[in-house]
Amino acid sequence: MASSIISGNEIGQEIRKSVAEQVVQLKEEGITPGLAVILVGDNPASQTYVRNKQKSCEAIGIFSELIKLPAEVTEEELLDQIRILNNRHDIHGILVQLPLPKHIDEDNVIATISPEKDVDGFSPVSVGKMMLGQDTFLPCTPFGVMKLLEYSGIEIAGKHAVVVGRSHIVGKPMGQLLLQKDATVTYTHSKTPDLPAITKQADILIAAVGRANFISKEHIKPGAVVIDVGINRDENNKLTGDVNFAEVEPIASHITPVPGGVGPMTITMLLYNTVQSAQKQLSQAKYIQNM
Ligand SMILES: Nc1nc(=O)c2c([nH]1)NC[C@@H]1CN(c3ccc(C(=O)N[C@@H](CCC(=O)O)C(=O)O)cc3)C=[N+]21
Repeated sequence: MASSIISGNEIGQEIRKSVAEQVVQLKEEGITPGLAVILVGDNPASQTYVRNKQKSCEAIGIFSELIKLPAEVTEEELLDQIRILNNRHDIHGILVQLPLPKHIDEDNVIATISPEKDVDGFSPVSVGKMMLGQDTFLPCTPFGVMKLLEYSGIEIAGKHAVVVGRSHIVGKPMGQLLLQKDATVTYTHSKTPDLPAITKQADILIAAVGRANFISKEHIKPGAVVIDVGINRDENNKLTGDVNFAEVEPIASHITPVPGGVGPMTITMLLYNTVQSAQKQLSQAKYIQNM
């Protein structure tokens, strides 16, 4: 069974087109969506990601501002920067690039971002609302995976989805979003005994482990949909996913590549959330005007 390759580049482009149209409309109403990205220290991988995000913003007319802070910045100084951005009317989204240096408490930082501007969907308020199925910013990577499934016409209701990995950013919210679409969800992780016995039952397998080529053909039921969230760099700085693509591709029904799969969707949904945030601000302003 030759599988169909799900292109995050193509689906991402299609979504970005409609987001770009929304940006044009907002500008006609006098609002330019704005995203602030805070980068602490000079981790080369983080710098690349941040540059990617900024280029993607520019390409569709979103204003983006990069705030670079030295690795030695104190937590209180970082929190002050976030508070300033919380109060700025030209900034609709705030993203603090993770990971942060060890002396800074990530939980404190994330909780300081105003939920109205939390376009990463990482704050406790956003996570709580997501769990309850309420209107909120959804975390970009799992949100992007849901869009990949939707645009590829993959049915979710009644399917067995197995999530490998339980991070706050990917695994946990991924399972929740699939559950909301009526999948039967199983979470697995590093302490799960006999992982292949469980992943072999998956109609939809989400690999979010963080180990290159960890998922091989003995983990896969023939005909499964395989979504690779992994972004691992080998010694030559080459990007590889969590799935052994060459082995798994022939037996899966659909599979995402790395690069060109989930990664571009993460950025797409960040743009989407930022524009949503600007739209919400505009409709609130109109509401107040009409009071
Ligand atoms: N607050 C915060 N929010 C994030 O969303 C966040 C973060 N911190 N820290 C780091 C991770 C990682 N991440 C990626 C986004 C896009 C690609 C991406 O576009 N990847 C391309 C390839 C890029 C390349 O070649 O390097 C692809 O897979 O095709 C990858 C990784 C967002 N993250």
